[in-house]
Amino acid sequence: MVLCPVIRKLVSKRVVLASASPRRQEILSSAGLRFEVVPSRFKETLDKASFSVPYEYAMETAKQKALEVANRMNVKDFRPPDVVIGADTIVTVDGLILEKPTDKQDAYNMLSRLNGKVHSVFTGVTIVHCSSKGNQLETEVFKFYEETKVKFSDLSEELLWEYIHSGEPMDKAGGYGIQALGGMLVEYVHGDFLNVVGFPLNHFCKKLVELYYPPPKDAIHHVKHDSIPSVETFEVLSDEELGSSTQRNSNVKLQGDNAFSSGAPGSLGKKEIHQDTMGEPVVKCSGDMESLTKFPSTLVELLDGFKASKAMFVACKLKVFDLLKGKAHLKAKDVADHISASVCGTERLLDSCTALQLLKKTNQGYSNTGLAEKYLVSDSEYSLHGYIMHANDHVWPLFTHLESAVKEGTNQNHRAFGKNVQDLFQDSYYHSMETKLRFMNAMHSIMKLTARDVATAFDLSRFRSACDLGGCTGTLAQVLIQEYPNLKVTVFDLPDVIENVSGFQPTGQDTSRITFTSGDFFKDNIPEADLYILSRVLHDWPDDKIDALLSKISDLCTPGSGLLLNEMVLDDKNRNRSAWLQSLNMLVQTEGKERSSYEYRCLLEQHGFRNVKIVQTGSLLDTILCTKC
Ligand SMILES: Cc1cn([C@H]2C[C@H](O)[C@@H](COP(=O)(O)OP(=O)(O)OP(=O)(O)O)O2)c(=O)[nH]c1=O
Repeated sequence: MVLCPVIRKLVSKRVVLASASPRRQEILSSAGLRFEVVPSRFKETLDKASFSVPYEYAMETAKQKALEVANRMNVKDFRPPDVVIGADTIVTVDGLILEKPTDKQDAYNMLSRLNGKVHSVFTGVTIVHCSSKGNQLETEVFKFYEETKVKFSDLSEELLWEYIHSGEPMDKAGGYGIQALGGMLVEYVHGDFLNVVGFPLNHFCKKLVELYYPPPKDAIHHVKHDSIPSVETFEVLSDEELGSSTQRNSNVKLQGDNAFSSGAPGSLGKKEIHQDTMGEPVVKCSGDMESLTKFPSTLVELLDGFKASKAMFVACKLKVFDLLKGKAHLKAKDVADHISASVCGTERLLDSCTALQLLKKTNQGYSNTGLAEKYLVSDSEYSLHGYIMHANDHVWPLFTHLESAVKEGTNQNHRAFGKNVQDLFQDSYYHSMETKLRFMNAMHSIMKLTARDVATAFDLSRFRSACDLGGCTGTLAQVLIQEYPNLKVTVFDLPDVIENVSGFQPTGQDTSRITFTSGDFFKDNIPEADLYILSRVLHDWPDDKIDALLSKISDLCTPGSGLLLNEMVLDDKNRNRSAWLQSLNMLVQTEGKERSSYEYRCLLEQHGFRNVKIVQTGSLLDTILCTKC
């Protein structure tokens, strides 16, 4: 349910929250917003003295957080998200800006300053609209802030220290969390409570209304200035998609006359009428989002999803992007000749790829977009060609049996490929040279894309030796030795893999700190190391095999040794679409599954690992680091 209907304006957009704050994620998802979380890497080190007022500092920090994410995503995906939201919360008292405490003493200093006094909490918020022209990021930035006053009771030293020892202050501005234990310190709050918790939802909704529904002046007389206007009203009045201005004007009249009667023509969904706290009538909508959406674009996108995937797969398989590599422009007929296909079929494929923004079409013919040039040309550095071929030849046939997989709860290799899979790798991926190389190419290309994020999600510099179990072509190892000059990495994988890795090694990079060792991690001895790495391994296997593998690794570890897991982590709110679809993927092709952060934490703790930390990288692999205790 979405109480503020303007939120649904964002339904068809790719929205990213550039924040690691669990509070912000919760506030926005409770409001019905669907978004991805990509924590910002912007270091909060702006010179506070250069801002004349504290909220300017919070707004600027929020802006920099959002822009960093927009830029990073534009570089990575060659296309930015539609909207990036950044926020920064600060506490001000006695002319000082307080952010998150660095340690317990710092928390004590902050809380002592707040003790018995009124202070202000400011949250600066930035909404960045992104687009790209020729891969250059273009942004439109909207900023605002909200202030809430909070009064602390007179608190004893003992109570302050007890609170500090609870651990709660450490990730919170001013060293307290009003929403939890810290609520006990507070005598009163003036203003928006959620602003203190990290996100001023009410002001945010008003801002969205301002941005997406600028009301014609003559139509807003019944809307209070400080309320979130009923956007159902504005939508009828001003939404371009609804048609001509004449129609809109007639609706203005109609809305003005009928604003408070239910079921007005042009309304969508069920309306109910109630009075807001100031006695103003407000029209609210009930019903789910899709029933309210004028055009079910989300559903249409899903209906078309498989056609779009297959169009890209086929264009890759026929090497269309290779043919157009390096600014080549070709007419449909020339492409058809090269790929030995019909002209009419080729033309339709090329036009569809143009609509999907994989190709550009001009009078000179078709050419690759930057996205295709970077990721779809088969020999480009970050090519996803291998992964796409795996998706086309292996995953696609399995997904045609999804219904059976759901009914039976088992993988569908027997239906898709006519054979039972006892050993996933030998029977499925490595049964011929062709399938083996296809699978290695797929793993290589996906690792190329994610290795840097995975290698830098945590500081791994304390480790001297790492063993990447199932490390395939050594792509992660190559990035790890670049990032950590004192690290040596052993890549451990099946003999079938190790004997074919040479074709995947980089030229001109010193790889002397990487060793390839062949073996089966279930049956053979595993090399000793300070840090063990498992990337996309655990999700392949049933629980008993995972237990056997983790026990084996745990026995080899000494206290302080690390285990780095790289997997897609399922989130409670089902927002991470790729991870949930990957979960279906594991159902149709393996005996394994994807897991939530809670499930990983339990699994690792059962095997003697502690201090489990999880980073959602925003790319196709999340990463989990834990330590053997
Ligand atoms: C005062 C107060 C702050 N906070 C939190 C809100 C913010 O998460 C945090 C302030 O730090 P921020 O730097 O604003 O945010 P963050 O580091 O948590 O996340 P990111 O930078 O990735 O966006 O303090 C509370 O949860 N409760 C409170 O009562």
